[in-house]
Amino acid sequence: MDSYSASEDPGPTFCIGHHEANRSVTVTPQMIRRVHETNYDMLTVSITTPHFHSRVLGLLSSYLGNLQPSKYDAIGTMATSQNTRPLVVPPLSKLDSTLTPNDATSQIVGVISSWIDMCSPDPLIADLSRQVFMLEVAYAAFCGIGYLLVPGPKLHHGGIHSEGVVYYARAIQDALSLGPYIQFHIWLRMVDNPELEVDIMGDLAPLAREEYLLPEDGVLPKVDLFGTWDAWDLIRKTCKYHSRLLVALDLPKLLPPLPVQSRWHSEPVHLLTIEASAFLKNQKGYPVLSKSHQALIAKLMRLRTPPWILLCGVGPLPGLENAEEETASHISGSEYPSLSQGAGAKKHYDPTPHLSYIRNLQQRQPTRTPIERFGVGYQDYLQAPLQPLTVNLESITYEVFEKDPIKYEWYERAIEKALRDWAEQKKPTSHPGGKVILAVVGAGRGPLVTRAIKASAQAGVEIDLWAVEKNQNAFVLLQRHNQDLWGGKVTLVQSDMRSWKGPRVRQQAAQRSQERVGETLGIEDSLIYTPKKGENDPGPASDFTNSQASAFTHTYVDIVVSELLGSFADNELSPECLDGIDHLINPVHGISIPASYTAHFTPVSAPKLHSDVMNQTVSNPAAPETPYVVMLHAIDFLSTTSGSPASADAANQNTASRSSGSAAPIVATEFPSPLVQTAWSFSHPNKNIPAQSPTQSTISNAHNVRQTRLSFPAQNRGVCHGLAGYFETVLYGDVELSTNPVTMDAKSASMISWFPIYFPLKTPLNVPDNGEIVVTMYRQTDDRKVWYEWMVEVFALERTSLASGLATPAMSGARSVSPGVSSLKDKDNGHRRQGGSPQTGYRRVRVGLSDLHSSIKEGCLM
Ligand SMILES: C[S@@+](CC[C@H](N)C(=O)[O-])C[C@H]1O[C@@H](n2cnc3c(N)ncnc32)[C@H](O)[C@@H]1O
Repeated sequence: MDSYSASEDPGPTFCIGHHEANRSVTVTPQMIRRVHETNYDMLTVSITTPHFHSRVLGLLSSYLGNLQPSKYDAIGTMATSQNTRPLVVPPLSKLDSTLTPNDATSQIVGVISSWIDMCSPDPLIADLSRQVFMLEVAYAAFCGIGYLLVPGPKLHHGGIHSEGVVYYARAIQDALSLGPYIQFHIWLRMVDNPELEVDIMGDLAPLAREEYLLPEDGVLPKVDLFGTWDAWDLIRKTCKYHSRLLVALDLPKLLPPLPVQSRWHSEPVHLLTIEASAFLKNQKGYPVLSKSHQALIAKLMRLRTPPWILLCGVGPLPGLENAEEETASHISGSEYPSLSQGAGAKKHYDPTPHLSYIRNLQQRQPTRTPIERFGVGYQDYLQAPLQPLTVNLESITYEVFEKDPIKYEWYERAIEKALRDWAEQKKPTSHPGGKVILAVVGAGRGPLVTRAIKASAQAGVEIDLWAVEKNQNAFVLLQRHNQDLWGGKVTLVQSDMRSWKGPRVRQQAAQRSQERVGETLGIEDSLIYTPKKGENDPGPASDFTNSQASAFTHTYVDIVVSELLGSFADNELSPECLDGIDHLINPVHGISIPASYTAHFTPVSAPKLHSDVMNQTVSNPAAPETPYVVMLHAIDFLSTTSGSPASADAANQNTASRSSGSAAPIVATEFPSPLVQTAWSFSHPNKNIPAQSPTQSTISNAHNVRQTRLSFPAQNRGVCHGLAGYFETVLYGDVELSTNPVTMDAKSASMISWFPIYFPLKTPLNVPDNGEIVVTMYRQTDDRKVWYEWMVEVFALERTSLASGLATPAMSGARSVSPGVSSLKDKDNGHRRQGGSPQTGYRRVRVGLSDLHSSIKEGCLM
C-alpha cells in the first residue's frame, strides 16, 4: 500500500446551513454570496409566509363556524366516508410566498409549514394540512427548489398514538411525484418523546374536533426509543424506499442509547439539525458539543454521503439580519464571558460561535483508517464478486490486491513459521536434495512468491520454489519477475492447478538440482524453457531432449501456498481448487497455507443496499438473489452481544461525558458489537476427499456441500434486509486473517483486500423487540458450479401461561440459544421469586418468513 500520511487525508468537508424558523425572505444570488461570506454554505427558507398561515386559519375558522351537522342516511354512508365536505384552500397568491425562481433557489433548503398536521384524526384538519403541503410542494417545485425539509409526522393526539402516520406517508408518496426533482427530508427526532410534541399557537393540531379524539386514558405515553424510527420505516416503506426520500435528524442535547444511534446511522440521514439548546457551554461560555455528539457526528461524516448540518436558532446571519442586536439578546446574562474574558472577547468577537465550533470540529475529524481511505467511493456500493477461476483478472485488479499492507506480511510470517517448524521438527522433505518444496498456486503477478523467497531467507531454510498460475497474461509477468527479481530461482508452471501433475525433480538430485533451478514449465507437462547458466531471457524454445526429460520424476509439494479466498471464504472456490491439488501434497507432513477458513454471517438492516438491489431488479431479475461484495457502512446489526434491549433509562452516553475543548481529539464511540456466527469451515489438506467413482467421468463435489441453521436474538425491533458475510482464515499456527468485525482488529487490523459480502432478501422482514432471527443457509453444488441458498425466519416470543403446556420456547434446533429468550425468562423468574405472580412460559411465534433465495443463476463455475 502507498505510504499513508494523516496530513494528506483532507477528511470530510462539512456543509453547514443556517435555519431560522419562519424565515420568509426573497433569496437572491447576492444574498447567497453574503451567506457564503459568513462561512455558511446554505440557508433555509419557508415556502409560505405568515400571511398564508393566517389565511388558512381564517378559512378554517369561518368553515367551522358555518358547519352544519352531516345528514346521515339509513345505511350510514356519511359515517363511512371521510368526505368532510372538502374545504378547498385556494392557490397561493403573491403575498403567500416570498420565494421567486432565480439562480439562488437551487442553493436553499425550502421548509414546509410546521403548523399543519397531516396525521390529525380529524379528517378535516388532515385534509386541510395535506392541501397546504401539496400547494407548498408544487410551488417549491415550480421555483426549482431541490431540497425540502418536511416536519415529521405528529405521533400523539390525545389517547391516539401513531395512527395517522399512514396518511402522512401517503401524502409524501404523492409529493414525490409532484416534485420530481426534489429531495424530501423528513424531519425527525431520534426518539419519540411525547413530552416534546407540544403544539404552539397557530398549529392546526389542537383544532381537531372532540368527536375524532379518544379520551386520554390517564396513562402518560412513555418515551419510545424506536418510535420515530417506526414512523420513518412506515413512511419509506409506503414510498418503496424512494431514493429521493431522506431523513433530517434532530440531535437532542442528550443522545439516546447507542443502539438507537446505530439505527439512525444506517438510515439515509442527509441533514443533521442541531438546535442552539443542544450545545453545552465551555468554561469561557462558548458553545461546544458533548463528546458523544462529536463521536456520532464523526461516524455520520464517514458515510458515503455525509449529512449536511443545519444550525437551528443560533442567532441571525450577520450582515443579513439584525446581527448585533439579536446575538446579544441570544446570550443570557450568565452566559457572558467574565469581565476579564470580556476584554479579550471583544477583541475576538465572534458573531457566529456555533458555526465556528462546527468548522473547528471539521478540522478535528479523526483520520481515516487505511481501509476507509482505500474504500472512499466504495462505501455501500454493490459489486459482483470476482470469479478468478473462470475469468482472467486484469493487472489493475492484482495491483489493487497488492496494496494490502497486512495480507502479504502475514503470509510471509506464516511461511517463515512453517519453514522454521519444518526444519526444527526435522521433517523429511519431498525433494531428493533435502530442500522444502514450496508451491504458490494461483500466483497471480507473484507477490506471494516474493514473500516465500524472503521467508526462506529469514528462516534459513532452503526451498525449491514453484509458482502455478492459469492466467496466461499474469504468467507473462511471472516470467519477467523470475528473470528480473527472483534470479531465475522459481519454476513457473502455466496451468490450472487442478491438472498440474506436481513438481518434477531430477532423480539424481544430488548432482543435478542446482542446474534445475529456474526452469519454466509451460502448459502442463511440457518443459518449454530452461535457462542456461547465467542466462536470464526466457526464450520459448525447449532445449530438453526426451532423454533429459526422462531424468525427471514427479514428487510431492511440502508446503502449498494459495490465496483463493473470497469475501465469504469459499465463494471463489478455494475448496474446489485446493481439492484438485490435494493428492500432490506430501501425505505425511504436507502443509497448506491457509490451513483452514470459515464463513461467518449476521443479519443486518441495510436500507440503502435494499433500495439499490430493488433498483437493479428492474433490469436484472436475479439481482435480489445475488450475493454482493460491499464495503458495508450504512448498516445496523440486528443481533448484538450487548445483551439487553436498549432502554430509555439506560445510562445516557453523554450525561457522564463533559463537553470537550476545541483542541481535544474526537474519540470514536463504538456501536454495539454484532453477534457474528460461523456458518461452516474448510481445511486443507483434506483427508476426506472421496475417491473418484470408476463409473463416473466427473469428480463428485458433494463433500464440499455445507448447510447451517443459526439463531440470532434481536434485542430491538428493526427490519432485516439481508445478511452480512465475513471470513476468517488460519494461515499457519497463530497467524490469522479476518474480516469479521468482531475479530478483525485482533487478527489482521488494517487489512484492506476484502470487503464483506451481502446476501439480500427480496422482501425485508420486520423483527419485533426481543425477537429471534433464524437463518438457514446452504452451499450447494451440482459438480459444475457452486452457489448459495438462504432463507430467513423471524420469531416473536409470546408469553403464555404454563397451563397451556408450552413452558419453554420450542427452539428450532438452530445453534445459539437466544439471549432474547433467556433474558425474558430471567425477568420472569425474578417476578416469580419476588411476588409469586402466575407462572408463565414462552412460545415462539413465527411472524416472518422470507423466500428461499438461490444464487444458482449467478453461481460460480468450477
Ligand atoms: C486472488 S488472486 C491471488 C493472486 C496472488 N496470489 C496474490 O495474492 O496477490 C487468485 C489467483 O489464483 C489464480 N487461480 C484461480 N484458480 C486457479 C486455478 N484453478 N489454477 C491456477 N490458478 C488459479 C487466479 O488466476 C488468480 O491469479
